[in-house]
Amino acid sequence: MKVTIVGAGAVGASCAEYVAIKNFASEVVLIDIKEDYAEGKAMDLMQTASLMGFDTKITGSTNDYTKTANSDIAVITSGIPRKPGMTREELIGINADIVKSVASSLIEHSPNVTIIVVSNPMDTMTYLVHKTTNLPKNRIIGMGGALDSARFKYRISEALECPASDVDGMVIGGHSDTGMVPLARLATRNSVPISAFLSEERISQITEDTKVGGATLTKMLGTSAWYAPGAAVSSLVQAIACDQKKMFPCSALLEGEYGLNDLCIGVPVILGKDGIEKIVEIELTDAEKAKMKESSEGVSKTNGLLDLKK
Ligand SMILES: NC(=O)C1=CN([C@@H]2O[C@H](COP(=O)(O)OP(=O)(O)OC[C@H]3O[C@@H](n4cnc5c(N)ncnc54)[C@H](O)[C@@H]3O)[C@@H](O)[C@H]2O)C=CC1
Ligand SMILES: O=C([O-])CC(=O)C(=O)O
Repeated sequence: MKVTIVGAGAVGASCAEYVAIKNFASEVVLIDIKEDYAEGKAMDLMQTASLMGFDTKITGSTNDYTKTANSDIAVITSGIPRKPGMTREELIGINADIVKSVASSLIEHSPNVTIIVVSNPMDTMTYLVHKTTNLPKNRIIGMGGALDSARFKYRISEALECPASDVDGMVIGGHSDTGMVPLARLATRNSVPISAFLSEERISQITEDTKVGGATLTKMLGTSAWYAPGAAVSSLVQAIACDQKKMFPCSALLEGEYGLNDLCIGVPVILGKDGIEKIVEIELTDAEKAKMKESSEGVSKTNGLLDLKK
């Protein structure tokens, strides 16, 4: 199982580290445009192998896509992250060109690859990869909901003063400060709805904190987060590589599901060896449907800024 990660920056390297530590991939190739950067990150990570006990071989390359040939899975984290005060949508101008050219180089050398898009604005970058390549739609997946759901569970566990592993919950919708739809109604602690333990006000606070999870960390760190993003991507990579048939909210191209068309947005999907093997349609309340519609309008507006004729 060969995994390529484009962008050896904070998220790319964190993802490489978690993939290696989980020890399911034979090879991880890191690629970056900065001279020697990916090679350096790969060497540093390989020097943890004997300490952490993994056998995955990590190599780095400065923009040489022949090194990525025949990758099974590729992760795109190349591009710029936001700074405090910015929205993810503001990154579109620089990141769209980078994501488009990276996707094309990846597919040239790995025609059967499954691509996981991470660069922001992620739903729009995922849509861009759909529109500018001819990979089948199940092989293009946007990562956002897995991270947002992990943050949602963290906030719930904080409120309940319990381990996050006691908590289940999911965030669907666009991966943006205003577009996320945390499904508080369905969140549980060991199958018990969180409303049995928490007031409506506290749940609403959790929902708001979850939506601005990325912005909160960007303000604290001066750039956006990388540990949870890297871990979330590594979970998607593992689900595909190990054919786990696990359900994650991912940005998927919708063709009528949830009443939406011609956009990528976070919905529950089953991930296995064929990428997105199924889009799971769950029954939403009218209020949740309205939030999902509003979120989709935001994503479509950002998609409208793409120049797809270039
Ligand atoms: N979808 C999500 O949930 C998340 C998305 N992100 C996004 O991921 C992206 C990366 O974030 P970080 O790793 O923190 O940024 P970073 O700046 O640490 O790393 C980005 C790397 O991409 C490289 N790069 C730029 N153009 C390239 C090209 N054409 N080919 C190969 N490499 C190229 C840069 O040299 C840099 O090393 C950002 O757009 C950020 O907003 C970050 C966290 C979560
Ligand atoms: O907040 C950002 O810009 C990066 C990101 O998508 C996240 O951490 O959720």
